[in-house]
Amino acid sequence: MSAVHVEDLSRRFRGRKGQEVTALDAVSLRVEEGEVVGLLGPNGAGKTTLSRILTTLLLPTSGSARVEGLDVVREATAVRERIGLVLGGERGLYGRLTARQNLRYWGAMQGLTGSHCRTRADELLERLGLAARADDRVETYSRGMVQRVHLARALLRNPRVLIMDEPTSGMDPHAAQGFRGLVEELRDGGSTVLLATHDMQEAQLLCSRVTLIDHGRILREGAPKDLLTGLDSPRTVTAGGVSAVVAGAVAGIPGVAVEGPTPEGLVTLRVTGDDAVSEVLRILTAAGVHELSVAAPTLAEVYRSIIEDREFAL
Ligand SMILES: Nc1ncnc2c1ncn2[C@@H]1O[C@H](COP(=O)(O)OP(=O)(O)OP(=O)(O)O)[C@@H](O)[C@H]1O
Repeated sequence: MSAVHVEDLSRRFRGRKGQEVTALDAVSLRVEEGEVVGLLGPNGAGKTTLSRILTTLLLPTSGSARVEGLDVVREATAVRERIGLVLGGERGLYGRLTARQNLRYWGAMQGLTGSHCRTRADELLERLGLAARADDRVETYSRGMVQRVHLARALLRNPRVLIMDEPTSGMDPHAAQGFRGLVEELRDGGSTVLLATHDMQEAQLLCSRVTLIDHGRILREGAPKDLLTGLDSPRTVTAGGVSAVVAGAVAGIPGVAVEGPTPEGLVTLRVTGDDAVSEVLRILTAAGVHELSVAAPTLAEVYRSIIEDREFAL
């Protein structure tokens, strides 16, 4: 049994002008127990809609979704006990309450009672490094601290599955790194995580598999490294000490886009295809250029090329 099993799930909305908007279009995916899977897509791709359906906040139009084998529509109460939603940004917390008050409030809303609720809130404040500021209002917290309160809220009932919707959006890089460390700890402790993000680097760092989604449809899925090798995305060649004549010669090779040379002779080339890479390296080395590096495409580049291909296909 998969921790999350989504099959042919669709959700349509009525748009402002009465037109139909398809937020999810026959989406199927599985997340196995203990996996961290990334749901990657640009704004409006359908990530939040899927997160809301899985956490029983929204009904699907058709198809099914199960969490730990339980149907999110027919067994919604049992699903809620097993799943935690980690939101990003300002949604879902009371800024005028302290972290401790927020957690006790949300604990009570989730059915935790009396002393159990208080003890659980205290444990989480300690575990997530919030104890020293637990009695300050959340509105005085940094973005990274707010995010830890979000995570604490999601962990109140010790759920086995966590859905994270853009959890690091708006964080500075240091805070985002700290938050990712917490996700790694959860993963190492056996939690299952579906992480909706548009941050490719984050997905590459945390996820064993990623699913690319756009316009409500799954475009591709696989391990980040397989997505990187499965496509003919451009590689980046940087070279120093390149004359304008040599830069002009490599620019003439099909599949090569050139930036530069800068006044210092630095060029950056985006090269698509193995043959083009070999030809570029041959010309540059023959011209005596030795300051050379070739970088594989990043997940961000792969993602961009998939999304662009799709735009052209539409
Ligand atoms: N309540 C709603 N009423 C009408 N349309 C909606 C509603 N909720 C979402 N949509 C539309 O469904 C599509 C998918 O939205 P969704 O919020 O799931 O995307 P997302 O991938 O989470 O994007 P973002 O990163 O911007 O939150 C968008 O076109 C959006 O405008």
